Amino acid sequence: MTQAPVNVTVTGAAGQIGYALLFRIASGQLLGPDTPVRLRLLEIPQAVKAAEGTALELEDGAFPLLAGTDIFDDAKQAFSGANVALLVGARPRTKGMERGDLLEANGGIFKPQGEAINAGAADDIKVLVVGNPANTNALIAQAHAPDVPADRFTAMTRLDHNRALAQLSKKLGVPVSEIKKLAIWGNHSATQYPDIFHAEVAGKNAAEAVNDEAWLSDTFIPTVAKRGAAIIEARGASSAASAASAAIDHVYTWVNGTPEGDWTSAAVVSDGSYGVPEGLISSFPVTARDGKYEIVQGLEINEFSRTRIDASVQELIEERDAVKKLGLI
Ligand SMILES: NC(=O)c1ccc[n+]([C@@H]2O[C@H](COP(=O)([O-])OP(=O)(O)OC[C@H]3O[C@@H](n4cnc5c(N)ncnc54)[C@H](O)[C@@H]3O)[C@@H](O)[C@H]2O)c1
Ligand SMILES: O=C(O)C[C@H](O)C(=O)O
Repeated sequence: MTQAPVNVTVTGAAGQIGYALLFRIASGQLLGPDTPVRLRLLEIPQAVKAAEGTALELEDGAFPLLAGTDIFDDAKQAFSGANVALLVGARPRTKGMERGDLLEANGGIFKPQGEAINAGAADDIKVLVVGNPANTNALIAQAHAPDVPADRFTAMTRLDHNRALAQLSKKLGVPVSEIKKLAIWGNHSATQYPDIFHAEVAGKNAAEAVNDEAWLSDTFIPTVAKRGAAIIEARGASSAASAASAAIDHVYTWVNGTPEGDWTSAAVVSDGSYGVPEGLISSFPVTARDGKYEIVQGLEINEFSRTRIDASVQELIEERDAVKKLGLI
């Protein structure tokens, strides 16, 4: 190890995604093969023992890049000195819970975590929120970290992006590596809009290559947008390994950049681009350069896309207004 370890804080570390994520971070896939990491795991007190079990297994992995694992049940300690924070732990919706109850319960998690990041994270902190409702949880955390630049708070739509790549690859019979410039817009929810109008497949426009608007509206968009629910239905639990993989992709790209001639998708703080109200954390096509995500500018948005982007952004506005009413932002 030639450099000091990067502190990576992971919340919900004893959960399903945590179990799939931690070993990949320890093996160097989050930040690259030359960057040592120190894991700082945050769990609720009842799950600390399970997190300790995972820490024993991490030790048994003898990962050359893993400088150590510490476990906390206190957010202030867990985020102290954090360079990267993966906010995975969240309150899932349970039977009889209204949307407002869910937002309120998550406010109780993401408000103190935002405060803890504000109080003690490293100056270069990068935050990815995975726990649902991810965009609005990120907004809550960001609102309570006034000293941290707002653009350091992001939410995950990379899983949706990867799902869209996979569906398009199957439809056109081309490897995913040949598909560029796909985009997910809006909320990480069933209203999200996977957009292929600017995508390129082996250098050709993807929408033209598909040439099937019925497939686009009746198969592709709903398959991608409802994939989370399909996985819950099939495995009796929400996606975990694919979600962990997307979280790795999101942070790796943020730190190491997007390849020339391509972009990816991430929910980032809107600067008002494409009519998305400033300050909302919404998914956009983004590039990453020098450790910063930037919204791709100047894309022409056709009527088909406009309606769908607006619908998803409207849902984000409603979530923002609901948490405002609850006094969470
Ligand atoms: N954005 C996405 O694409 C995406 C994809 C899949 C899942 N998710 C979401 O990710 C979240 C985690 O999923 P999972 O399958 O790992 O759930 P899980 O229930 O298996 O694990 C969640 C863990 O979070 C912990 N936790 C709860 N409150 C906490 C707190 N205040 N501090 C620290 N830890 C806390 C729990 O003890 C639990 O161990 C869920 O909200 C899920 O809906 C998001
Ligand atoms: O947990 C969920 O509701 C679904 C999850 O966000 C997913 O996209 O797989």
